[in-house]
Amino acid sequence: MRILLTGGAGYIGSHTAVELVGRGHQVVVLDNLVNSSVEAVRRVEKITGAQIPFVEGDCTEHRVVERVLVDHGIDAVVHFAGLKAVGESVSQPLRYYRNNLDALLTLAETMGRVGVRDLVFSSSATVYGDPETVPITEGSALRVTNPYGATKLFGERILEDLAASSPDWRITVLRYFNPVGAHPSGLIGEDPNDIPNNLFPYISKVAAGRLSELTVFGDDYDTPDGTGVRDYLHVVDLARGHVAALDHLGSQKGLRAFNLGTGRGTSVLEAVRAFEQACGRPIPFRVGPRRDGDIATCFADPGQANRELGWRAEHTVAQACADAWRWQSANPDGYR
Ligand SMILES: NC(=O)c1ccc[n+]([C@@H]2O[C@H](COP(=O)([O-])OP(=O)(O)OC[C@H]3O[C@@H](n4cnc5c(N)ncnc54)[C@H](O)[C@@H]3O)[C@@H](O)[C@H]2O)c1
Ligand SMILES: O=c1ccn([C@@H]2O[C@H](COP(=O)(O)OP(=O)(O)O[C@H]3O[C@H](CO)[C@@H](O)[C@H](O)[C@H]3O)[C@@H](O)[C@H]2O)c(=O)[nH]1
Repeated sequence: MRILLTGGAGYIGSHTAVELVGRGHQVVVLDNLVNSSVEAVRRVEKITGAQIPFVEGDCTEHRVVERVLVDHGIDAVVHFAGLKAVGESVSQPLRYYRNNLDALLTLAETMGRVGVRDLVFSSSATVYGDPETVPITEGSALRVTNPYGATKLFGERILEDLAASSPDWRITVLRYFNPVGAHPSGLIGEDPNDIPNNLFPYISKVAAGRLSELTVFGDDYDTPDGTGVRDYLHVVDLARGHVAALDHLGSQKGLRAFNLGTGRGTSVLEAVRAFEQACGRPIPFRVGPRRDGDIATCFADPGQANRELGWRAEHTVAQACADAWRWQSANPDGYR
């Protein structure tokens, strides 16, 4: 298939491009580079030996999207493009709603007009908010606690209505848990612009001596060691989940949502220890107050993706730490 990856220069999109090319698909990347570098696409070419057409452009522009879909004879789209920082979405809600919803609406309208109706959408475990029970199944209640999460929940609702409007649409919503790690080549990985908000990129910078210490956001949660528990999923496993979702799309009717996670929870302190093992040096940390909006525990029941997509996460957190460290060590300034 010829697959358009919107946001394909980003962290998850670049890893997915590698896996799709490895499975014999052709990929085209559309990205406005607001949070990424074209160097990521060049590195994907280096890993795969394939040429990846790259279009610098915005998903909120009908003409741009239409030209890419038509000129490249696209069969299916994976829609990664979006802004993703929770804290920033609280201080800049309109920018988040405008970008994430406008991009989805423009993409879906244009796809409908030119007759491309197979779509995979990047959603997030954030749509479950603070879950009543874990592990979280796809049937768990949906509720959100910040504007970023709302853009994902509204995106899912828009796509449900679209799928219900015509049987021609085949749409898969993938709810990612916590993607971490990097490609084992060390050539591509997560490249946050600023001081990282997320745990793994922060630990990587501390390990590299770029930041002095980690602050553990609270050790008084109702968890085995008091620190927050999350479902950390190796980004290569996550990327393969997209390959599985696209393979499944042909036999699918309407919209389906799947959790992509490992089903295992890891605490902040366990993650710190695993990273110390991987990099062979101590990660200095101190315990600080809880971060606003954080929850104690979040991990997936990935059973539906295991059964229906034939997908399961294969890497351990230890492997994710080793790969993240290889990427960080070889690229201390990311793609810059
Ligand atoms: N990384 C996570 O923890 C996580 C978790 C759950 C869901 N997601 C979702 O997965 C998707 C990919 O995330 P990521 O971690 O790779 O983020 P990323 O920021 O690395 O990649 C997103 C890409 O989209 C591009 N982009 C943003 N707005 C655009 C627009 N209007 N037009 C064209 N390109 C645009 C950015 O330049 C970037 O390259 C996002 O939708 C994100 O919300 C990420
Ligand atoms: O400097 C830090 C950063 C994080 N944490 C803790 O580490 C855990 C993981 O935090 P983080 O990596 O920021 O992930 P989440 O808060 O779980 O949120 C991520 O994962 C969600 C589920 O996929 C997505 O919706 C969000 O966009 C994404 O930021 C939490 O317990 C945090 O309190 C720290 O203790 N110190």
